[in-house]
Amino acid sequence: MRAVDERDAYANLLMPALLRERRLSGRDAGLATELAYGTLRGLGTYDEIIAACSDRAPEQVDPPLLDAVRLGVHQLLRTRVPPHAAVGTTVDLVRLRVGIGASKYANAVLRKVSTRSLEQWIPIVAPDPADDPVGHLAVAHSHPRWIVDALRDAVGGDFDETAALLAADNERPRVTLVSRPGRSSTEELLAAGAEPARYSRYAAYLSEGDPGSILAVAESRAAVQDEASQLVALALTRVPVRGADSRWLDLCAGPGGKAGLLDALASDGDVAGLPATSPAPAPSPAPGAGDGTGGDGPVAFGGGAHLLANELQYHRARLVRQTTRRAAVVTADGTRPAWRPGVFDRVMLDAPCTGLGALRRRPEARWRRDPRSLPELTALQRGLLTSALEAVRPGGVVAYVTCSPHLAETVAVVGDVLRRRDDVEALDARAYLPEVTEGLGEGPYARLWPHRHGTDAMFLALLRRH
Ligand SMILES: C[S@@+](CC[C@H](N)C(=O)[O-])C[C@H]1O[C@@H](n2cnc3c(N)ncnc32)[C@H](O)[C@@H]1O
Repeated sequence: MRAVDERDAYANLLMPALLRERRLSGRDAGLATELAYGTLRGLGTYDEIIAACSDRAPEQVDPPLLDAVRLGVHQLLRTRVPPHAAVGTTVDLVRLRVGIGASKYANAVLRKVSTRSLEQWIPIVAPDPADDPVGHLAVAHSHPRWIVDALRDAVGGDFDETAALLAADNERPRVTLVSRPGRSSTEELLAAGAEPARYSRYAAYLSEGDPGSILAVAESRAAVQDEASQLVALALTRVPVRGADSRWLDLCAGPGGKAGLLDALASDGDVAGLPATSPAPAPSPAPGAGDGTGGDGPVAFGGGAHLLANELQYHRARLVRQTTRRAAVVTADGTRPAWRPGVFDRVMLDAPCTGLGALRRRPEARWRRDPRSLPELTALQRGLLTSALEAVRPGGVVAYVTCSPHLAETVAVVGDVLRRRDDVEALDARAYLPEVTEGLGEGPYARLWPHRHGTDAMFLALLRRH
């Protein structure tokens, strides 16, 4: 927590290294992770409670002391750690790391906090929902107000659904694995102790243990990957395209999650195939669309394509090299293409975004994101989408994906770019996710959600160039 505060460390990158250094594993590692991540996620709520139990505002408290008290509050209000242990260990920690005077302050604050449950504190410290519903949700679910606003807009304005989404952001996400087609199989992951997944035929859930101890993961034949990321990559490969289908591009590939799956699908094909039933909304028929049936419905790709994976940053491009086997990996600015226009049959644009759909995965991210970065980001997203549409050949398809549901980064970007051209059609993306039978939205775009699907929030537009 100090590293996150002092040097902008990413908790999810730092924690595994710290656990190794301190030789913590199994349940101890699980507890340490839960304490750090849970405290970082919850500190918006905790600081209001600390303010109510202290004669000093949190901003006036020495940061190491404040972090320790937050850790104590988290244990008291959200874990089953007995209150005397939560207070005692926190006070000891403060005495050791900050000083005796500070430990007295920690003791006094935590004793007051421990007099009520979290449910009892919320009405005391959060604004009245009748006067300020957004402010209430922000404090009750520990999110900055601008994110509550953005997420509320993204779910269509409903406060109950916004609350469910915010609550899902505070849950620990389960570990989801992907078996890369032709390299491993879900059977192999299940035999290693994982459980069958809800949607993706390449996914399996790992409820406990270190994913790295699974042989297929250690050998990069499988990997950790959220199910939504798997599904959007699969959806792109399922749109029938007329004629040749051998050149695929991943425009923003680093660190290589989707590229790893696309590379395997490109070469070996969608070996698991489509689910038997296809209850998703029927796409409009397009005669001669090239799937052999004369329709435009989802098809399982047969293999034999080749992926070009592009990434702006060299060190991230190197990571893409580790997740792919056959793909060519290049380092280039996607808005200044290093390839000829109109040559690709399928293009994945997983655009740089605010990441508001993956907040549960990056505990401190919600406090670091700045809404002032949006205009710059959305301009880049527009530029990259224009570039993706230039890169695809007529008849080919582009997937525009963000792990953010923010309207400015999703419908507004796609809408703006489409308004300027008459050669691009938005397909009903839901039709290419037949395994997800509900909750994808009104179309033509598809949206996955933590509170509905148990995945990261992900936006998918499938765009056919004519
Ligand atoms: C959302 S991430 C992609 C995640 C990746 N598809 C995956 O599944 O692992 C966006 C990536 O775009 C890269 N990027 C940012 N600006 C870019 C540009 N102008 N051209 C190409 N890549 C860019 C970032 O460095 C980042 O790695």
